[in-house]
Amino acid sequence: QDGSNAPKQRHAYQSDVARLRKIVINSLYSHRDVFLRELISNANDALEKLRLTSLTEPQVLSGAENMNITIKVEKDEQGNGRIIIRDTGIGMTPEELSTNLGTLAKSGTSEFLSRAESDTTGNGNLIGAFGLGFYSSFLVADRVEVASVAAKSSNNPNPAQYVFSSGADENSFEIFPDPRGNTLGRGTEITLHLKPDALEYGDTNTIIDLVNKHSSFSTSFPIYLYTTRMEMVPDEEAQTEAKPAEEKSEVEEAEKPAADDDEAVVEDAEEKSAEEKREPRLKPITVEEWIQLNSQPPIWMRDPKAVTDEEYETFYQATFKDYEKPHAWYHFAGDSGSGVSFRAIIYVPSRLDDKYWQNPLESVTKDIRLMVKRVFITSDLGEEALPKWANWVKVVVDAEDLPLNVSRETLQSTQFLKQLKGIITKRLLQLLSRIRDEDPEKWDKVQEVYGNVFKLGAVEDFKNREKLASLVRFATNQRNSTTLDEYLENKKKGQSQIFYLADMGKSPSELAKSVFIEKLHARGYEVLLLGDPLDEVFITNIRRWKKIPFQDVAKAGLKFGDEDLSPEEEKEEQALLTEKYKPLIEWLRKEVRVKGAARDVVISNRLVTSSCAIVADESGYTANLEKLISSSHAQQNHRHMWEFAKKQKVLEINPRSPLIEGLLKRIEQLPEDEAEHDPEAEEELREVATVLVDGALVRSGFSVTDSNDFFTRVDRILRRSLGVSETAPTDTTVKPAPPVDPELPEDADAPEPEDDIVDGHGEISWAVEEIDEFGNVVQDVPVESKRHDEL
Ligand SMILES: Nc1ncnc2c1ncn2[C@@H]1O[C@H](COP(=O)(O)OP(=O)(O)OP(=O)(O)O)[C@@H](O)[C@H]1O
Repeated sequence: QDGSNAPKQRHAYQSDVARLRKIVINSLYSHRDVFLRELISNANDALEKLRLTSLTEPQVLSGAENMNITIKVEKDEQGNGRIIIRDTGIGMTPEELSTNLGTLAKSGTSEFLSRAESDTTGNGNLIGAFGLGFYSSFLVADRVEVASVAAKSSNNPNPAQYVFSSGADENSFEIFPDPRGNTLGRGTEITLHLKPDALEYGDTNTIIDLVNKHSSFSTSFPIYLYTTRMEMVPDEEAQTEAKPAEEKSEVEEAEKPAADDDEAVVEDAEEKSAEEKREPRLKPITVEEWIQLNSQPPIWMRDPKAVTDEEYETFYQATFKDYEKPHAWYHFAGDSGSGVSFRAIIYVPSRLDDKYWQNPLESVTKDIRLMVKRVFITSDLGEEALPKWANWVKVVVDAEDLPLNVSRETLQSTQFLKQLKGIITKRLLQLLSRIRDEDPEKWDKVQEVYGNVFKLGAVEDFKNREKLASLVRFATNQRNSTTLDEYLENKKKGQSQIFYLADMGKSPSELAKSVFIEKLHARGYEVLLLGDPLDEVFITNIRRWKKIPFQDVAKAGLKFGDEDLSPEEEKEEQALLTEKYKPLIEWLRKEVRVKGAARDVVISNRLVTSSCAIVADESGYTANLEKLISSSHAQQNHRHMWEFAKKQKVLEINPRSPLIEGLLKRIEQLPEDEAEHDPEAEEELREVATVLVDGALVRSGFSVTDSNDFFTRVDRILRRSLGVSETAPTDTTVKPAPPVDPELPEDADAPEPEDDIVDGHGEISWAVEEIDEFGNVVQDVPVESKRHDEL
């Protein structure tokens, strides 16, 4: 086809493309190398697409014989350099050239671009992580031409070759039929006209280095580079001229096709060596050759011992387009139960996708790259390809014996795929336990990212619960982190419970100060300190570890296991103490029931220094669960349960606390005779008791129902202890506002003074004077910062 006369169509770039190109050109100067990797990666994608399409539409393969990527560098007499990168992939129609290269389809692009535009670090990390793709060409080229022929298909039986052309400084691009006609057969050819300061990329050695560094793993299709080199060969003409006449005929003889019999050949060879001794004249010639740059077998086919860490890392980064290095990997070969042999590498990325915790149990798995005999088939293995908790793992797997033309539908029903799920999960768990046992430093890093994933996994994945739970770590009152197994190794003689304390959002050091672990800590018992909302969910699902039940130390039922007294004796002692404290217990019981703070009052066995605590019954909610539930919809749906469980609390009093003993004395001193009652003194006592109970609530992690009322009571008690009159009023008079005045100030129409104009967040800030209690001006405080202080 001759399209040389067809009009060129000029299109404006979509505005985001223009922005992206500008950022790329301005901020990535020192990362220019990336252009080649990006273009090779696009070429690989196009070839993979072609291969995949050919499984159902074989005619797409016509047009060009091989599937490969070729690179050629050229220099003209004026010193201008060009790089030409060609692939025989799926190609693009003129419409595709325009949409694919003239618009950005990525979601969140605009927001991302704004961030990148204000990124002043200059190291290009942000933009690098985004994936520049095709636009990175403009880092080294001031003009880029993309010629492309789409693969032949039933929809497009006669594809034509079109060109996309754009300059680095232009805000538009042109699309036109290639005046050369269909030179490609199929695929895409990108010509980069190198900028004068990027001519070094026009050197084959630079290209070889770049491909080795960034792209040797990015494709399983061969990458060829066109090379030329000088070679010295015998100068036949010169030799012919110099040779004596009789020798010349001998040479002619030797150049004849060899005779069939062996003798002739021997003779021939002898003649040649005689000639060589005469030191022939040499002349330089240019040898042109296509050399393959990625001739090594793919990394997963190699012996793991022969692959360096760096190779594993680069392979990962190139394959999964992650700018960060992975935390760990596992390279193995195996046979599936159904007799398919395969090789695989499993990678643990160094971070979780931002979206993971938004919907952690979504079952999308898009990073298992399945290949059959080195050929990429798909990375979409359907919904249940991995257990949900593990949907972040990145895997390449290459099967030997699957039929090459498996479609996605048939693939999902193959036995192999079902087995693959089990195989990957098992190996991943092996890899994780190995890091746990052998590399504490790396394990810390893995825990930072995946600690909560393991808890979630143990809850969700029943089959692997044991293994996942064995990966989980918690802080305790004795050490920063311990696994459940380590906890059991450290348990005391007779201890038959795993102690834990949970309070959402609290740090381990805060939890360690809780009243609930006073005694345990003082006696040297280890208590798991759980501050993450998932922790308690994990524990309540697991229930026991190695048959030992978990015990919430904020709940009834705690046992040390080394009690000096037998259960009967203990009961007896408890009964004696209860008898001794009976007046106080009964008096308090009335108080707490009236206030709804607790269901009962009992003598405590768990307190050492604190006077009292509120403990949840076995059927009640701990402070932590109460918080969790009150902030969720569960409360609405199970209102009665919630009300019931909320009330299942017990006030425990410490019989050894002087405060409790003092209170007992005061109660005992109350006159029995109605007539002698002193209502004022009793009210005072009641107030002390309520403050004590409310304090216990707060100390135990619950909240008081009416904090204002609580502080009014505290206030009264403080006054009493200071000897200040309880009734003396605080002067609460304030200066009233002036009378209503709808009149506008005189200069209301005048323009606003600059200073009063809204700041960047849309809030007005101005200066106010803050006056201390003696009436002195403290300093000028803008209203905004004052508001924060109040918070
Ligand atoms: N060599 C090629 N052959 C066929 N299509 C291509 C080729 N190069 C680019 N394209 C098309 O142009 C689109 C845009 O390419 P670009 O490199 O900008 O982004 P991407 O490859 O989609 O994403 P990224 O490179 O950031 O991962 C591609 O999605 C693809 O459809």
